[in-house]
Amino acid sequence: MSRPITFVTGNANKLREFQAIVGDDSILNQKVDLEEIQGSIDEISRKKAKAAAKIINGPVLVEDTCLVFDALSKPGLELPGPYIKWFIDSLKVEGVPKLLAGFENKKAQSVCTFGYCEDAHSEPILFKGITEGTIVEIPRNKGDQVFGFDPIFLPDGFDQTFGEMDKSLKNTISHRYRALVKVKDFLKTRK
Ligand SMILES: O=c1nc[nH]c2c1ncn2[C@H]1C[C@H](O)[C@@H](COP(=O)(O)OP(=O)(O)OP(=O)(O)O)O1
Ligand SMILES: [Mg+2]
Repeated sequence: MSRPITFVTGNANKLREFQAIVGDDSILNQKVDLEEIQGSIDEISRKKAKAAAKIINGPVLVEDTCLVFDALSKPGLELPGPYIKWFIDSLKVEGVPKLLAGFENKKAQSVCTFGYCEDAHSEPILFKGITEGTIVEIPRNKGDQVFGFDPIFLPDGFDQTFGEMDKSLKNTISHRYRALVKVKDFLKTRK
């Protein structure tokens, strides 16, 4: 039997979606606000996974979610990208679409990167999931439980934002779902 894995996140919404998608109750959870160095999307996830493995002293999963606006990005420089958390913090979600006010191109990608790390001395393994969409000018959400940028992200092929659609639908098309398909395959090989 391999050592149990701990999913380390300070975000209760992430944990809820993780559990709904993975449905594996052998995976533990610990709420730790990890120090997040900045850098490229992959670099952040690698460092986050190593930091978590050091604290937990055992196998960990961490996750980092980025929101990339085509109009603001170029290859290797994704914006707001990993900084989306701080833009939401500062502008509130309704202020974020204003970043694109001067641009016709409203295309965006939600990018989820899981990092698995066996222990503080191992190289982390990354699993990525991307959902393509556009940013709507006015937030649209069902109810008053708001998760991050869900109210402004309209996934391609749908007429509801992530915030409007049923969680059960979001969890079959989201960045997190797509990354977790790869994580689940990996976990099968580990058992
Ligand atoms: O499915 C999502 N739908 C909408 N918004 C989302 C989603 N997933 C993360 N988010 C938000 C939360 C945070 O404002 C930022 C990611 O920042 P990020 O560092 O990955 O998350 P966090 O600091 O809240 O939790 P953690 O302790 O796992 O780092 O995007
Ligand atoms: Mg974080």
